[in-house]
Amino acid sequence: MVEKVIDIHNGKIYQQDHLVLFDVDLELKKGEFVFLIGKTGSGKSSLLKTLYGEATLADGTGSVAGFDLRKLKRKHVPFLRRKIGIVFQDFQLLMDRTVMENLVFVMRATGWKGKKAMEQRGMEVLNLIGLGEKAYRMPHELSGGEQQRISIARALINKPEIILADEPTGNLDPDTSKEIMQLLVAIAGEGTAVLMATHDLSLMEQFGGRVIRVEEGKIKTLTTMKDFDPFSSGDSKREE
Ligand SMILES: Nc1ncnc2c1ncn2[C@@H]1O[C@H](COP(=O)(O)OP(=O)(O)OP(=O)(O)O)[C@@H](O)[C@H]1O
Repeated sequence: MVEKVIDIHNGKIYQQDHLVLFDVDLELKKGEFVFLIGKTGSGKSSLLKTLYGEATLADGTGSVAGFDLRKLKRKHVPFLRRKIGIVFQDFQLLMDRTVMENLVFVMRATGWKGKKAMEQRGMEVLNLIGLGEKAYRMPHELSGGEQQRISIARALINKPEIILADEPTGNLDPDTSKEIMQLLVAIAGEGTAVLMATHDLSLMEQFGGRVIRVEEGKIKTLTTMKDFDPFSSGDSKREE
């Protein structure tokens, strides 16, 4: 049996009192790479927030990395977050400390002890993303693409089952976006499921794979890019 790391059925997702998504059915298997698309305001971020415990799943059933979303309490969220790596459009690195200190900060917050062990794991994830030599640089000394790779390294620290990426290439040029995509696809190839929200159709065309569209409060799975009609979704090549 293939292991499902995300398994939601008949869910409803609210932001405050506003019903954003209903009839939410979503399955992701170990090591799968899936694009999440939809117009601005359609609910992509709300869906991702639900998966990492920031918004509530009302109704239906849902599990993420073995956690039951319907029974998830505030106190469980830090444990869920250890199974999920999150990558944002704006990198969200702490600018007043080095790359390694950024990684150590997350490790301390997720229960790691011992400076040596933390620095060793820090170097491991930096070498995985090919930036070991930047460990003691400040974030502002790095390019946007390098900063995003560091944020991916940070997401990998606790060997997550899932990476949730909310428009990770939104601030990057096309070549750098492609490098970030290659990295995320390679991570999926190692067994970590990746769900990536994006407006960048050219990346989907280049890389292919399963595409999920959020539309009119529902989730629709497009099996191949051939099913994709950019004119019906309001998505454009790039929305900057
Ligand atoms: N904290 C909030 N309180 C109330 N409504 C919210 C909140 N956050 C989002 N919404 C509403 O929920 C809907 C979905 O927003 P969401 O941010 O999930 O969309 P999105 O698809 O991620 O958009 P974008 O592509 O612009 O990031 C929108 O109508 C938005 O106004």
